[in-house]
Formats: sequence, structure tokens, C-alpha cells
Amino acid sequence: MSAELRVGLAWLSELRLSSGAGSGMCLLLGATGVGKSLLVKRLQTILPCRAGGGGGPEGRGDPRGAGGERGGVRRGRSGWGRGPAGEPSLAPLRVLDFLAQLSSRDGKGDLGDPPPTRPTVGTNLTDIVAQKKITIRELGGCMGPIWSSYYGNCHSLLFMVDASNPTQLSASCVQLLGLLSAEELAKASVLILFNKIDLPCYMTIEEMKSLIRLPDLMACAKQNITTLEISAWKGTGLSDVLRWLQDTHRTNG
Ligand SMILES: Nc1nc2c(ncn2[C@@H]2O[C@H](COP(=O)(O)OP(=O)(O)OP(=O)(O)O)[C@@H](O)[C@H]2O)c(=O)[nH]1
Ligand SMILES: [Mg+2]
Repeated sequence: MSAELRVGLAWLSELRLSSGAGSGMCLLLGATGVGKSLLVKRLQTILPCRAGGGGGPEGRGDPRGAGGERGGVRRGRSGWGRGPAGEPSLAPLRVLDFLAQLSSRDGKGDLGDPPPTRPTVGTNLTDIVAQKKITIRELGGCMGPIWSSYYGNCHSLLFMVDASNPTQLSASCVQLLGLLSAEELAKASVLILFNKIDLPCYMTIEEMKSLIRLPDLMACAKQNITTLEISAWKGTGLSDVLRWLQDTHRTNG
């Protein structure tokens, strides 16, 4: 095969990946400051990722500009190359080792210092490879009024709540009700993440479930709903998030 043909085929396969072919779409939503961007960054350190540009983690500009979102620098051809800061990313088998490590330490694996984040103005697209390619689309909390423009083609939904912020809980509950009643999300699997359980004043999952009357919501909802307590800061529960994504997109996406 000629060198030009090889380059052409590699380019076509990049194009196929960047168009989202064969991937499942996961929406990551929640009020501002709950920890969505930090979660994505933590997943990026565990798994091989491809992050979109434009509306990136601290993205700006037209949030609906698909070209802009995808216009960023590709990080490694195969997805198993170098990580966001040029550090080597983990090979497939090492991902499993890493997950085992996270679990064996009660979810508190050594992920290093949490990277800084800024409020997401726009959308932040990240492809992770957890058996299948899954595209995680974080929408900034400040984009709440137009979240619904992104519901189409969504296979799964991560909805994050700040477990250390009781004053935000009722607003989060209203957002969740809106999501669960959206027709376009009726078939999506939903994972509710109660984040920031590393903080001393956090509400327990039982307290939050009862405050937002989650059992009643779950009884009425069309979606399959799961809940998890996590700390994106410490890494607690991240292995469970990855397992849920894998299981959900194996059958769904
Ligand atoms: N203690 C603690 N802090 C966290 C945790 N997760 C996120 N944070 C912090 O909370 C702040 C907001 O986090 P972001 O990830 O930017 O929040 P976001 O949900 O993406 O916010 P928007 O983009 O504005 O919607 C940052 O200072 C994070 O470091 C956590 O599990 N524990
Ligand atoms: Mg964010």
C-alpha cells in the first residue's frame, strides 16, 4: 500500500471518529459549580480521551457551533497515545488495573492533585474509550435555559448534584424533573451523581433522596435511574461511574 493511501485511510478513520460514527452520546448536566468539568478531567486522566476544542472545558463562543466544538487539537491518533498534557495515557489493560486499584483503595486511588477548572460557558466534548467510544458532552450550568437543544441523540445522562450545597438542592431537583419529563430523553439511562462527599458538611444519599423525594420521582419516571455518591476531587466512586458508562453503552449506545 502506498504511503499516500495509508495517510488517506488514516485520515478517513479520524473523520469517522470525529463525526461520532459508532459512538454513544452521554450528556453531563447539573447546576453550575457542582463538579462536572472536574469529573471529565478526572476521567481523562484514567482513560484515553479525545477532547473537542471550541467550547472546551473553559470553552467560549457559539455553544451550538459544531465546527468549533470539534475544531480542537487531536490528542493522539489511536486514543491510546499521549494524554492532555503530553503525559503517556494508559493502555487498555492498564485501565483495568487502574480500576481495580481505585476499587481496592475504597475508590481513593492516587489521581494526583485535582486540576483547576473554570465555569463552562458553552459545551465541553470529550471522547472516552471504555470498551466502546463514548462521547461525553458537558453543558455548563449557566446554559440551563438551552440544555434542551442538546437532548437529541442522547443515550445516557449523567446528572450531577452538589451534596455539600443544601441551598442548591431544590433548584437541582427542578432541573432533574425537567429532564425526566423530556420526551427526547425518555429512553436515556440516567445516573444521578451526588458529588463532593469529601467535604465534611455533605448530605448523605439518604437525606438527599428523601429531600427531593427521589423514590416518587423514580416511580413515575420512564427512565432507568441509578444513583451514586462520588468525589471527583478524591476519585471516590469514579470506577463505578466508568462501569455504569460501560454497561449502559454496551447495550444502549
Ligand atoms: N471538595 C470538592 N470540590 C470539588 C469536587 N468536584 C468539583 N469540585 C470543585 O468545585 C468547583 C467547581 O467545579 P467545576 O467542575 O468547574 O463545576 P462545573 O459543574 O463544571 O460548573 P459549570 O461549568 O459552571 O457548570 C471547582 O473548584 C472544583 O475543584 C469534589 O468532589 N469535592
Ligand atoms: Mg464545567
